Amino acid sequence: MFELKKTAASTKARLGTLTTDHGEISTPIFMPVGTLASVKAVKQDDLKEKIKAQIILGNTYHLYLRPGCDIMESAGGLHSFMSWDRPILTDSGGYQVFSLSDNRELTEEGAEFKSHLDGSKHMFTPENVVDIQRTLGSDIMMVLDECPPYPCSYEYAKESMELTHRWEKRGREAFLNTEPKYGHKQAQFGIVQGGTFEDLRIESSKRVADMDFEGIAIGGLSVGEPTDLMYEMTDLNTDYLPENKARYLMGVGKPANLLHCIARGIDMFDCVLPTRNARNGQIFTDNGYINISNAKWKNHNQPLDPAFPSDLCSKYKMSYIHHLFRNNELLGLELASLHNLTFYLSLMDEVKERIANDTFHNWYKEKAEVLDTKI
Ligand SMILES: Nc1nc2c(CCNCC3CCCC3)c3[nH]c(NCCc4ccccc4)nc3cc2c(=O)[nH]1
Repeated sequence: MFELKKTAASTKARLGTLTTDHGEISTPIFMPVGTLASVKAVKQDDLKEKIKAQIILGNTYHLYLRPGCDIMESAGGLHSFMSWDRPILTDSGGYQVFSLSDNRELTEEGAEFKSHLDGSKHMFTPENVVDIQRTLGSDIMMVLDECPPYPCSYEYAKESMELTHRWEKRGREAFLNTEPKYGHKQAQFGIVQGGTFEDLRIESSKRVADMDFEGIAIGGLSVGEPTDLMYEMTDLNTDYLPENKARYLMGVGKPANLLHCIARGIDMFDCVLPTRNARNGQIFTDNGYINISNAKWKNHNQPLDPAFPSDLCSKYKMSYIHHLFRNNELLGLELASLHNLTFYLSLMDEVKERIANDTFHNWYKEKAEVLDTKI
């Protein structure tokens, strides 16, 4: 599944390759989020040709509720349903139950919840989320886990982590006792929890590493904790995770966060930031980020960065993009979403080059500072 190609000289940054039946993924990688089987405002062809996305994310919680498993199955799974023939990773839905459904209950059996769409009652269990993801046909599926809130007490974090570990055992059993439905192999990633408590994080890393998943995700972070604490927990977790398994830091993050977490041994990231923030005008550039709706761009009759390979940057004046956003024109959303994802993926390309030629360690901290600057 994962082959480690190189570990950098003076950081824990790595180059690797994930192999799936829908193609190879070179890491470090950022994975665009396509919650409802669509990366919002971006066409599949542009994802492939312009952004060169190697893998995208789908969402078990949403797709299970609508259009539902029957339609997904009759469509031949998510790849066929959305005409995307490259890798797809789906989250298990546990996190979404807690972030979307305002009426849910955790039991040993699983997570009971009411649909945020029509209030109907449902339950995710470690076993049925495997079945749902078999039906979706994702190349990489996640186990059902609980992502504790931040802050939370040590006791809560410990209880929650132990429940997640019990669920992961059940989930792994269910995975090993079932087969793919559409002929292509599927992998299952475990998830490390433990809140922001060092001893729990170490214990969870060891427990999940022993369950022999195809890859390991670090969960429970990017939930409101201070950035330094997120970096500290990430650094700690990767010290206890096996080198030969891919590490996926869930829900991260800003461009600066990606650089710092790559230096701490992370291979895979996902975040709604580039697409969600694009829709309200936040544009990421090599020299920091701007908000194109800001009045200062109203008659700025220059392109943002003619050298950057996105239409937003090279083809249009900033005054025009500003105008599109001021009038809520759909073209603005499309251009900004496509640009931000192009930016994230090209940042990952530069990271790979620099890990390969050993210039990553002298570059990433300063670069992260610049990327975090509002222009
Ligand atoms: N199973 C699981 N998923 C988590 C997720 C969801 C990751 N994206 C899933 C995709 C699948 C489809 C949808 C998303 C997380 N996302 C975040 N932070 C996002 C914070 C954020 C929110 C909004 C904007 C920017 C940052 N922390 C997360 C922790 C966990 C976790 O422990 N377990």
